[in-house]
Amino acid sequence: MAPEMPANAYKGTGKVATLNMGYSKRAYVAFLAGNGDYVKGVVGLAKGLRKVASKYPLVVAILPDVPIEHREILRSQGCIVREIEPIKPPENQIQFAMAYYVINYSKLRIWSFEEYSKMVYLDADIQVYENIDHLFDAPDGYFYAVMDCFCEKTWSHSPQYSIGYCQQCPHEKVTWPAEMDSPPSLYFNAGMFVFEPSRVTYESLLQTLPTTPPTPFAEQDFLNKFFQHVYKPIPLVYNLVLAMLWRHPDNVALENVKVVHYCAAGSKPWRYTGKEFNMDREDIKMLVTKWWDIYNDELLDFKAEDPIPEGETFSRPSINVTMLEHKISHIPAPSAA
Ligand SMILES: O=c1ccn([C@@H]2O[C@H](COP(=O)(O)OP(=O)(O)O)[C@@H](O)[C@H]2O)c(=O)[nH]1
Ligand SMILES: OC[C@H]1O[C@H](O[C@@H]2[C@@H](O)[C@H](O)[C@@H](O)[C@H](O)[C@@H]2O)[C@H](O)[C@@H](O)[C@H]1O
Ligand SMILES: [Mn+2]
Repeated sequence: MAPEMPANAYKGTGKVATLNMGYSKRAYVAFLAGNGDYVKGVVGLAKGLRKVASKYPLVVAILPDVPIEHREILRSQGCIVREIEPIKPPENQIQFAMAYYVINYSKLRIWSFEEYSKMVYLDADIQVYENIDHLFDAPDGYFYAVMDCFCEKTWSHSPQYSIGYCQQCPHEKVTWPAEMDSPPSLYFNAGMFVFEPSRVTYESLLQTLPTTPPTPFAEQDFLNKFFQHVYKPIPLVYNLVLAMLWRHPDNVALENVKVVHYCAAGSKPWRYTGKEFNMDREDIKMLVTKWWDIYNDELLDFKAEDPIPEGETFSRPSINVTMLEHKISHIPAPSAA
């Protein structure tokens, strides 16, 4: 049975059924696993949200394998650090599009953060260049995310890739052939989404997972199936999947983009060499430089006078980003990617 949002998770009022504890807190939430360099992505994200004067804190859901040094660095940047238990996909022989995607099912734990009424999930390889706090005001009862693109080689396993169909241009390149039934439902990129934590939804996700055969895009495929009837596409300015720049340039007005997702191969700014395919493009070089400008800007570091994010009290260690360079250089290669 395809996984799907249970009907009772959203009551008639469009409100999500939660064990309401009288909170209506909002927060951004990121996910961090392993002892490698993705922590730089989360630090960059925390500083980027500060630069655009977001009024909500950044919660970071971390797996137990994130070292204490990284946890302290995140706390010193004003993040609310919350350890979660890993979630493993069902036993399977599947070849994930990227081997490390196996850890991404653990993202599902964020639905248990029910002291928050609304959250915006952001991958660690995302940067926010304009304030997007207004997304929290989107009507309850839906799952908001940006539509993905099927044109990269990572999609070569899919029927849409084999016929050259992409939802980003449903009537241009190739229209969906009648003999192949209906085209796939609209499919979102799970690097950024607006959602409502809820005990009912969380338990349904965890109950459905073991009976859902894993597929190449791991939790992203699972979430697309689960939320397919409450998914609402939002404009790509909220999650520019970099491949759009060369796959669907007509769909992209870079000057309007608010959120950039560095998911194309070779585009992670903290690992950028410029050697991979398309990584020598001027727009890619500009976006990587923009990411580093924020990451290296000490004026954007969390300071004592900054308001303490809701939800956690902690001592402010003196660690800052420059110490991260030192710390990372002594840490063995990442465990996950
Ligand atoms: O070693 C790793 C690999 C991945 N991630 C987390 O898993 C997310 C998804 O991985 P990635 O963004 O690399 O996937 P992509 O968007 O490139 O497909 C990352 O953004 C991180 O939040 C992590 O914490 N450590
Ligand atoms: O675990 C599956 C991942 O799937 C997604 O990334 C993919 C997807 O966007 C493809 O369409 C692209 O071709 C590819 O480059 C990119 O890596 C999410 O960004 C990530 O957060 C995570 O859910
Ligand atoms: Mn990503």
